[in-house]
Amino acid sequence: MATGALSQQETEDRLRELPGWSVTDGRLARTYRLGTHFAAAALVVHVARIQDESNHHSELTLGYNTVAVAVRTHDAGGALTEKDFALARRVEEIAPSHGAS
Ligand SMILES: C[C@H](O)[C@H](O)[C@H]1CNC2=NC(N)=NC(=O)C2=N1
Repeated sequence: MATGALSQQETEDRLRELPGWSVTDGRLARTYRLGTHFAAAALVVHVARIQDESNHHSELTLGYNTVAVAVRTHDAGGALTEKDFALARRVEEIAPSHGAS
């Protein structure tokens, strides 16, 4: 997958397909809310596995019934790349199975 920095327009186009996600402090980010703290912890583990599989790792913060995901590409000087959006789409696919919203 290409790891070049996305332009502002490319970033906006991709964000439109990912409701709930935003660019915050230069990172592609979303916070999920879950029914229980344990469910939130399970989502963290699932996302961690996806990240290892794809060798792309976000900041992953377990809060009180929340999970915050924030990612950028260090290998591209901290820019947003296709890898960040691919990870976000994968997380979106599995989050509902944990009751995340
Ligand atoms: C060598 C290895 O591919 C790199 O260190 C990977 C690992 N995980 C990564 N994760 C993220 N978010 N950005 C990167 O640039 C990155 N690089």
